Parts: sequence; structure tokens; C-alpha cells
Amino acid sequence: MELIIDNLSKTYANGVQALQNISLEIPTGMFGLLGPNGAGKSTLMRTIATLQEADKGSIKLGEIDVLKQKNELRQVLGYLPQQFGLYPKLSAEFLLNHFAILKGINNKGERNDLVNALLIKTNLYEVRKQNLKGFSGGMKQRFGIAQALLSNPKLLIVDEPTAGLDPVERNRFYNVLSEIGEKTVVILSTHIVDDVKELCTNMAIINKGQVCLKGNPKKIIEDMKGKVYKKTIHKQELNSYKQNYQVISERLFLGKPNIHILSDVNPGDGFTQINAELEDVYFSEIFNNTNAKSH
Ligand SMILES: Nc1ncnc2c1ncn2[C@@H]1O[C@H](COP(=O)(O)OP(=O)(O)OP(=O)(O)O)[C@@H](O)[C@H]1O
Repeated sequence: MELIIDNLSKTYANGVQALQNISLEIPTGMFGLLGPNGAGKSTLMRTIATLQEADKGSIKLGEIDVLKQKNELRQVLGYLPQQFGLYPKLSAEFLLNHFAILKGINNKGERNDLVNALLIKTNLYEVRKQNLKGFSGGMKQRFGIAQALLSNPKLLIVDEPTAGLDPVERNRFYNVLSEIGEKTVVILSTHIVDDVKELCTNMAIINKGQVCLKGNPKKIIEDMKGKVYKKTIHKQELNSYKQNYQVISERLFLGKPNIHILSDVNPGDGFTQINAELEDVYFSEIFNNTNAKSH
């Protein structure tokens, strides 16, 4: 099974070009869609999920023409949006059972088995009788996944799932997702680089509605080998470094800015070469893209 997006474009009525000729081939497994706020990720996710129209282009999931065969796509889709409503006074078990009835799973035994299996898979079995009101952010997200998995989807879309989760909850969520990714096309949209680094076999970076980079994260990092340098500087020097070098990130280290720069040659000047991380790739793409646009 493969999801193929070809030349997809969307301009909103206010003139914002949210998607510009997006083309991606997404095989079974975890696919990370990385981009800053406003990059166009949610627009792309919602279009794939048949919740909004594109202006041009096509999307295919196997034989299904997504933009034309919306009902067919919906039958094999699991979608966890950025924000979703929950009924706070109901228990996880009750609500999943209720959604299963709505999906047409009428046989009680079959429904119970499915609900229990999903509660176990998402690590919520122990708290199945608790009202959702008392759930933590991570528990709510895992409940969202359980709900999205009710119809045994071939395509699962999760939009910014780990925002606001603490590291332990994030890890639990990763474990649940990676198991699903073994048999399903899973698209994970995020602006958190670690999400993609930990989980995804394929990825794309989008910015301002365009794909700036796509491929396997390890290979992408490999391509940047030998080009990233770091230096700890004084705060007041930051602007001058930004003028003289391609500064891709700055982070405080013991109260002083630690900058990473991109350079084809050794810049000297006290810089040390370091191993490139996915974060360096991400920031340099966003940097290039932003600069290219402003010239
Ligand atoms: N309904 C809309 N009408 C007009 N402009 C919109 C609409 N929805 C989104 N936009 C604009 O389209 C661009 C892409 O938005 P989108 O929500 O797809 O980005 P995103 O990458 O998901 O960002 P975020 O991480 O903040 O959710 C932004 O400039 C946004 O302001």
C-alpha cells in the first residue's frame, strides 16, 4: 500500500498559498511530516483526510482516488486531529464501545474483544473505567488513537500528537504508533524534530507550502556530514556571527549562546566540527527556505 500525492496545491480565499505543488510518495510505515507553524501541514493532512478540497493535483491510496472517492477513503482512514472533543463524563471503555456501535460493529462479543484489544494496545486497559475528564494529556492522545484504530485503518493520520506531552508519555505514544506503523501507512505531522528522529523511516520537511527536503532521515543526516560546526560565543556577538556565517541554530549552554553553523569548509575562528543531527538538517532547510524567499 502506498499513498501518492502528486502536485497538490491549495490557495485559501484570503490569498495564502498553503500548499504549492506538493508531491510525496509515502509507503507503509511511519512517515514524518516536519515543518514550522503555518507551513501547511494541517492543510495537507485535512486534504488527505477528505475534510477539505484542493485546487489542483491528485492523491491516491493504492487504487483509491482520494479526492474523488471520498467515502471509499473514509472507510480505511483513521484520523487524529490536533484537537478533538471528548465526552468528559464517560469512561474510555464506554465511549470506545459506543463508537464501535456507531461504526456498525453490532455483535456484542466481537465488539468487546475489539474494544479490549484496543485498550490494551494503547495502554489504557487499567484505566478503562475512569472518566475521560481525569485523563492526562498523554492518556487522551492514546484514547484518540484507540478511537482512530476502531476501523482497522490502512491509513492513519496523526496531527501534532505529542505537543504538550511529557517525555514519559511521549515515549508511550511512540511505542503505540511504531507498532501500528508495521502494517499501516502512518503520517505523523509535527514540528518536534525528536518525534521524527525516533520513529520515522521516511520524512519530508515542508515550509511555506512547499516540500524542501524528503527522504530517509538517516540518509539525510549522512548527506550533511562534515558541514556542521559549533561554537560558544557571547550574547553581544550573536548578530555579527549571523552576518558572517550561516547560523542554523542557537541555544543557550550554561547561559551562553551555543551556535551551530553550516559551512562547506572549515571556518577556523574557534569553531569545532560536530556530527550533524536531524535538528541541524531541519533548521538549515528552514533557514535556506526563509532566506531564499526574502531575497
Ligand atoms: N481556513 C483558512 N483560511 C485562510 N488561511 C488559512 C486557513 N487555514 C490555514 N490558513 C493559513 O494557511 C497556512 C498554512 O496553515 P496550516 O494550518 O496548514 O499550517 P500548519 O503547518 O499546520 O501550522 P500549525 O503547526 O500552526 O498548525 C497558514 O499561513 C495559515 O494561516
